[in-house]
Amino acid sequence: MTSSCPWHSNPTATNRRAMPDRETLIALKAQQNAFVLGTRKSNLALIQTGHVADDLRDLHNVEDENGQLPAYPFTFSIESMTTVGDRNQTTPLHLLSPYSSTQPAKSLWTDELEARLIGGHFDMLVHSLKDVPTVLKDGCEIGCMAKRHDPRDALVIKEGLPYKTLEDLPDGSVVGTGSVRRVAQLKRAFPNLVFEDMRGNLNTRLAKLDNPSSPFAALILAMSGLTRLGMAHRVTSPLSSPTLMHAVGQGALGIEIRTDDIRTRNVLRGLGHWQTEWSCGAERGCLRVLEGGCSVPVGVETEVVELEESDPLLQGIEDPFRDEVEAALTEESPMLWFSGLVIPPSSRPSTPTFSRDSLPPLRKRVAKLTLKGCVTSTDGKKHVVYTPAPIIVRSYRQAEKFGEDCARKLREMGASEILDEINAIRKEREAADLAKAIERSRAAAQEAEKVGVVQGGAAEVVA
Ligand SMILES: NCc1[nH]cc(CCC(=O)O)c1CC(=O)O
Repeated sequence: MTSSCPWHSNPTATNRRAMPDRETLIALKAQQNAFVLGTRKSNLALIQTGHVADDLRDLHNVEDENGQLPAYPFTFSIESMTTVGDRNQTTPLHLLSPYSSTQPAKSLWTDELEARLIGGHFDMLVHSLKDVPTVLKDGCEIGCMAKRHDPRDALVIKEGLPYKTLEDLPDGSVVGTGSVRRVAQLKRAFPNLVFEDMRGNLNTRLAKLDNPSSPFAALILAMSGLTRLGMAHRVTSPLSSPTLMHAVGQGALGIEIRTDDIRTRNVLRGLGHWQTEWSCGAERGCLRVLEGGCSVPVGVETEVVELEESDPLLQGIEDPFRDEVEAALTEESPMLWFSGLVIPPSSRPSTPTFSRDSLPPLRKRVAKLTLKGCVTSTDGKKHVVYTPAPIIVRSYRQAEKFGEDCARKLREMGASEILDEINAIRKEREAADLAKAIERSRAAAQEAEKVGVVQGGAAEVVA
């Protein structure tokens, strides 16, 4: 990995002197216009982070009127690290992220990265938004979300099989996917098919699928991941409601920063895509109210369409937040609160800084927001869908609030019952798994003792 910081690229330097403390590290990088982007060590994560770094370079290192690049260009280097989720590719995800009512769910992919973000080693983290918990660690926030790709799931058929859709698959066909949400919704729509867990990175999964001796006839994967890895040609059919609603945040990237890091906040201005931010804000608001500490089978579909304040269409759409007065934006406001309001800078957006006297230029936006959400029981038997009428929103916060309201409505409609059941089953299963693990380690210890005895005996004979 290349890096502009000497102690990142020179391993012996780390041995000779102590790691600089957080403040020194941050100050040194600031002096050098250097930013370190952190991400997971998977193909997909590295490709995504590469795109973000390229976009940031394009945005900031622009030529002046004389065709000259800035004398001190910004550097955006990438460093990847293996996370708990990556290290363990075999354990089903629900066992890797045990039930907890206090810890945010699904932080498998982000915990270790966040620790190094807070510590000043990374300046921003590039995540698949889908993998980012809806509650972030104190001191961290999503600085922006990059433009979303196709958020849908997709069907991939085993090489050589003639099928195109789930409807085509013969009864009893085995379909691989690692996600509770996909299994729950698909079991409901296709009780004749068998859904089995499959983990591993995308390439491994495709190889397992295509292996003639594997039982799998098909896989369900995210369209965006396949596209980013150049595998879009493997998609035989995209899936959407009513068959399968996609995961919250699927297809979008979330860039996480330190809340107090004005330098990185500024450098991200102009990178976010406000329609993506408002859509995903609504989806994440909905999930946050539904999950309460564990990952749950929630599907969504969202659309944000910008309208003019004078658009006659506006009259026919519900406008629940019309009279709401929002708290003023300050330099401490979360970055996403500026989403859609901030006019994207035309060039060198990093030069002006946020200060109490000079907030970035703001513009009012009006958009039609459509959100549809569902919660499905693990066996697919109970399924609650809420499809409210579209509403008018004028900020990220309003979109988020609408998502939260939809979640409350879903809970009233029966989602709470489904979620309580899932939590109860999860706790039971974890207790059983724990008991099994204890039994296994006891058996292994006994086995080791036996081997030890035999070896000891043999050694005596030799002696
Ligand atoms: N948890 C796995 C994961 N996290 C992000 C993606 C890619 C899809 C995306 O960008 O949202 C995938 C793979 C998949 O679900 O098929």
